[in-house]
Amino acid sequence: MSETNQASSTSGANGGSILNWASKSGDFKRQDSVFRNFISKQPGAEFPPEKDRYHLYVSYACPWAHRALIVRKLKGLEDIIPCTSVHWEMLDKGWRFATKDEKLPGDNVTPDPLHPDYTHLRQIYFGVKPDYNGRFTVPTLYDKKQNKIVSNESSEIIRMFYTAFDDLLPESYKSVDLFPTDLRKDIEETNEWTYHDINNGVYKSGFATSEEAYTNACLTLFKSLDRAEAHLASSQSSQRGPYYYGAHLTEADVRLYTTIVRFDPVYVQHFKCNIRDIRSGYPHLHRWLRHLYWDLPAFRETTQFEHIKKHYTKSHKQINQHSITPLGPEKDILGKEEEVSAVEAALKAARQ
Ligand SMILES: N[C@@H](CCC(=O)N[C@@H](CS)C(=O)NCC(=O)O)C(=O)O
Repeated sequence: MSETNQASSTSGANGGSILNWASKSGDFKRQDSVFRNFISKQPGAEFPPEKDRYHLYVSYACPWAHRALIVRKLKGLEDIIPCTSVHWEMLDKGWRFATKDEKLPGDNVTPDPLHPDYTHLRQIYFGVKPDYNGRFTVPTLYDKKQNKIVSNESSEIIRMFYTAFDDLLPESYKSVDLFPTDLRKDIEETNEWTYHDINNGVYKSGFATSEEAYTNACLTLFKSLDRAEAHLASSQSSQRGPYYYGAHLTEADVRLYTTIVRFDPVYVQHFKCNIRDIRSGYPHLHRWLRHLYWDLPAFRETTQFEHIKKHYTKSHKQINQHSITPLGPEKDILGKEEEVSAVEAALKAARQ
């Protein structure tokens, strides 16, 4: 297939429609990422750390890509690894690049600077591997020197960012350690259920095509949100906060944040995750979320609500046929000391 044909083909990789993600039983299945290489300082490594050699393709809408954007900023890698965000719209040909006339919020929402004739992300994948039959996902970490994709797995991309480029960084960024040795075991254990039940759990709830699959996913999701809330309640009450693991910002915060910040504006209604919302049902998660958003620029500046709301509601026609974006909630995120009126009233009553 020529690249132009590849960009215009409407069938997804592996033969089915690009929007068809559920299995026969109605359960949502996320495919494993295909490119799983690592940038490494080892002599002779295929992907050595070098300034301006790798390009990160993301979408501001996507929670998996959001992990990479946050860590890239926390580690001061913005000049070392340039980045392009696709447009929020993902239709039957997959993610597309913004045109030069489209002005969208957020840094680097532009046509592909490396391949100005490309219209869609899938062209990067086919340009690297013409017989590629996986999904065309963000984040994608691309090596422009070798025309190869290093990785399209966010959990591994962020771990590369933690240390691979440290020799090129000033001490202030080198010392940022999101995966400290003494917390590794705890973080891995938390990742396991946070990933399956929360990060991916919202998708399992939203893309289920049977009542049973939806009910199971949604109940599991809320059980795990309760668990995260209880964890934060104990760490915050013992004055160890404000992060998931006390005084130290870690990978656990990054991985939970990208789902929780999308929860009230999108997942509650679009993915039917509506047993409770964060702002009125989870006070400790709400406080933790707003601290990250309002006090840490790496979180706030990489959170682009217009991309988030429009992507989900206008791209998933199988869920929202007419692509109407709901107006609420009234604020995408509340101010640091602000509460919904019912919470405000309850707090006032408790103080009296
Ligand atoms: N396991 C991957 C998942 C990435 C992923 O599924 N990204 C979504 C956007 S939120 C995507 O690009 N989907 C396009 C598709 O599946 O066609 C990761 O964590 O990097």
